[in-house]
Amino acid sequence: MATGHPNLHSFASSDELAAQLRVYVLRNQTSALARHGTFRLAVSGGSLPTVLAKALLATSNGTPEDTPQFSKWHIFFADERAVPLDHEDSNYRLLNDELVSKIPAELGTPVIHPIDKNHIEDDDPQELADLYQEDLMREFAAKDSVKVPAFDLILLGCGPDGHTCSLFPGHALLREKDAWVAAETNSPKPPPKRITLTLPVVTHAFNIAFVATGAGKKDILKQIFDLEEGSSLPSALVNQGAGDKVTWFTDHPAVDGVSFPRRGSL
Ligand SMILES: O=C1O[C@H](COP(=O)(O)O)[C@@H](O)[C@H](O)[C@H]1O
Repeated sequence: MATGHPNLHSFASSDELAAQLRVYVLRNQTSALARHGTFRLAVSGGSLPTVLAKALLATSNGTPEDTPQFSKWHIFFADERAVPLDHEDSNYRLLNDELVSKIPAELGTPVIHPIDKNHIEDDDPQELADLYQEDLMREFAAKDSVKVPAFDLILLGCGPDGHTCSLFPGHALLREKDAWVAAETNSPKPPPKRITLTLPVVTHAFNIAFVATGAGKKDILKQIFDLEEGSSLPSALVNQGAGDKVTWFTDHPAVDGVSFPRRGSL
């Protein structure tokens, strides 16, 4: 059961947002390393990898709290498109191009867990979802005997229709209770075949952050934070399911008209 309300922050510039996202991610790194010696996070595609790269590739002030220890990171995908990893629609490729390939050698190399279509023979996203669930079971269940994996952090985007991961408004996948990873075969946003973490996995994470910027997100953020109107939108369901474990990183144009943003730092 969720407690508290999500935290909604709005920043005056992309530089400020990136600086605060860095503080937030590295705070989560510190807690995760203290808990179990690794930092297990899941990331989305879309606009997120570019912002994340800006946050994490900035120069460190040299303190342990401000230094990404990438060799202890396990990076998973919140969702993926059923395309080869080198395809222009691949979230893996996007993250690699924006962030992973640019990490300086002295900061170490993260372990990446791709949702890898190259390992299946036909075009069946369910097979891909099953394979990824097995990967998660190896990583989480074997070590921690858990029924639902607890990522240390999940970084999400929010589409202009309120979708997050590849969980779209009104789709049956929003009611999935058992599977950790699911297949979407009819996404309203191309490409149609996708793989996604399910809501119970997303809301079970230690912490969850959304990054949503620009005036194009303003109408949907108004709905998401207006509980009556937006209550069944996928991003709103994350808010409802995870409460104060959720932090939104937005800019001023995205929250114009939203009633309770906190300005500035965390
Ligand atoms: O299709 C997708 O879109 C969402 C939102 O993208 P954004 O560009 O509006 O931030 C993204 O979070 C998801 O990973 C991706 O597959």
